[in-house]
Amino acid sequence: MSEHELKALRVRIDSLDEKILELISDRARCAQEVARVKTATLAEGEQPVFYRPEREAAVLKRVMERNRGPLGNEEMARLFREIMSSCLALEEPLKVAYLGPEGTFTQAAAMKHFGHAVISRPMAAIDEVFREVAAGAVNFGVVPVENSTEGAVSHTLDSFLEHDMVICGEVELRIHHHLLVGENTKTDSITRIYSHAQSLAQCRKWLDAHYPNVERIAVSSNAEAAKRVKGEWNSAAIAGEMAASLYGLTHLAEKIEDRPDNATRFLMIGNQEVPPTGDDKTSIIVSMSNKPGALHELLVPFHENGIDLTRIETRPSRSGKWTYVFFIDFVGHHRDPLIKAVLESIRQEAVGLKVLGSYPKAVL
Ligand SMILES: O=C(O)C(=O)C[C@]1(C(=O)O)C=C[C@@H](O)C=C1
Repeated sequence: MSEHELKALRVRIDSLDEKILELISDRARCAQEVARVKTATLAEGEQPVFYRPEREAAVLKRVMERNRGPLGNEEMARLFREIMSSCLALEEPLKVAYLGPEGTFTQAAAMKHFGHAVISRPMAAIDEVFREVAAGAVNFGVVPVENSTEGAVSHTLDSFLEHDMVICGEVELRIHHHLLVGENTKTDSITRIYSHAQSLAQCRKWLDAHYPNVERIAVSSNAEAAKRVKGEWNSAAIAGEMAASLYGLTHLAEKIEDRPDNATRFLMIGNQEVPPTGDDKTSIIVSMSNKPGALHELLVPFHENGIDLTRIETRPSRSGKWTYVFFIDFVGHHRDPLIKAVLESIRQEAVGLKVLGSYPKAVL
């Protein structure tokens, strides 16, 4: 390519950037107007609701449907995710608590869902995220709920039994683990590998093959593992990209998870009910009396009405020995007439039924 051609293309890019800049600013001004309208039309004592997950899902879907490339749909939606995040911050900066410390996959999930223009607060434990939301110190919380290799995150499920929370969104994240070391690490003298217990489990076979005699030490998070390794010469950490760059670690081995499709699902929790979008999921907790056929009885209404169950998990109820509660996710919104009828028939048979929330299926 000649210098002349390159120069001409850059002139074109500059002119396009000017237009994009103007359009983004127009959009941001529109969001400010939206905020004004939302505030002006309130009834006495009503609080404005600035964050609208159902609208955000619709905006992102529309972008993906209309995209003609060359950028991929996910990439384009990611860019619009950030524009919308900044527009919302003009209306009201959202406060979001997540399972920290900084650099965890949960932080990455929070950014994927809300974008980067939020005030984010790392919490030391899942229960603290729930408590922070319940206390009104933040608008939303982000917690992991299930991993495709290791199954349910029981701390999260148990916290739902103790707190009244509304689930208002979900996000799925592909989880890639790397073996990381600090600049002072003697890579042939590694005697310890730190990581969260779930991550050690997700890399079990790789560790058996490559570091069979090295001690595996479970710590509170992958980011904590990365932090420890920074100051030691004989240890390594298993953690993700965010933790690696946050603590300036180098990759000794990449993508060491045993299953290439390793993914974790996260939930957004808050106090806000989300209206139907036509492509929603609902999460409920049900307790049944401890008698033969109880689970069958619970599942029949779903089957008879052709409702797609996406997950079912059992946990001890914590209110009696050998009694259980079922966490069930299914496709549909609790305001849909069919779902309403199904929930009503379950309510007749169940000891307890709690709708944790209906929310748009993950778009990104
Ligand atoms: O449509 C709205 O209600 C808005 O507030 C605008 C907007 C946007 O930027 O598109 C911003 C925040 C909401 O969460 C949803 C959408």
